[in-house]
Amino acid sequence: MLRSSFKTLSAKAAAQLDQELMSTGAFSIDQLMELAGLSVAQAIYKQYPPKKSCNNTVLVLVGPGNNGGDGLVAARHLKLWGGYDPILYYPKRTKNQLYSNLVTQLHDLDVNELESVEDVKRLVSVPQAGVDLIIDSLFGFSFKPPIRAPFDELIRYLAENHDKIAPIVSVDIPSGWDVDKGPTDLDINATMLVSLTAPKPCAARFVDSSAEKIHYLGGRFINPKIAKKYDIEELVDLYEGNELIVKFV
Ligand SMILES: NC(=O)C1=CN([C@@H]2O[C@H](COP(=O)(O)OP(=O)(O)OC[C@H]3O[C@@H](n4cnc5c(N)ncnc54)[C@H](O)[C@@H]3O)[C@@H](O)[C@H]2O)[C@@H](O)CC1
Ligand SMILES: [K+]
Repeated sequence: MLRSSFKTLSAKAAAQLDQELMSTGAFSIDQLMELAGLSVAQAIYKQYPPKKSCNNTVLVLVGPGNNGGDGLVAARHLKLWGGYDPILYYPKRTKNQLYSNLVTQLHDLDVNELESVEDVKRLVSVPQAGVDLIIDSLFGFSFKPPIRAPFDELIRYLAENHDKIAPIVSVDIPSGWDVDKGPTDLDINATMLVSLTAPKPCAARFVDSSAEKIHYLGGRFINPKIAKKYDIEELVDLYEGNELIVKFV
């Protein structure tokens, strides 16, 4: 599949598909999130395998919705597989059993949390010893710009310091971008994007912005009927064998 020619799902279609999976499709959100987060962790392992020369500290920026949940799941798998040392920044907790369960699972694995955006700034700015990779699981297909507090300061910091900090892997959408239109004036400059189910229109802007951008597809849970209905059969067909991810090259 050519890296810049792929089917996309608009923000509206992605939300509709998500609802359909969880209503007539009879999936639970826990199931979908587990598969989505697992594919994010697999894409990270494939692209950034743990190195012997560093701690492989992965800062996981967790947003208030399901995109944040994907990041929590990915953090658990990376920690369980060994080699990575995830640390969370989760400033706006969703009061819901699903999220508190995901956090408990991470605490049981001794995954620590940062308390404030100042802590984030301090950690990411330490050369070598700080953070080796950042997972941006702040916002996904339900984000509508402009960005509001408390995330505005964080996104602005990432945008203004992208050349000094570790590579950013964005889950589904580069946070701060308009899902359908692409970059806004606050661009965190992600290096890698893991699109879930199908790339959103902004993914085309992402890969077109530089030949260096890395793009994966994950979230392998779409049955042929739904794929046909949403005209994404060619994406579903890209997965090989038992793979949960595909890299666009
Ligand atoms: N079908 C799929 O592909 C699946 C997608 N999942 C994930 O779910 C995501 C979508 O999750 P949600 O619909 O919960 O939404 P998001 O996680 O995209 O974000 C919604 C949250 O962001 C807040 N928000 C929106 N605009 C904001 C702004 N301008 N400033 C500050 N806060 C803002 C909202 O108040 C809400 O709390 C996807 O992108 C994907 O990562 C998976 O978890 C499950 C299956
Ligand atoms: K994101």
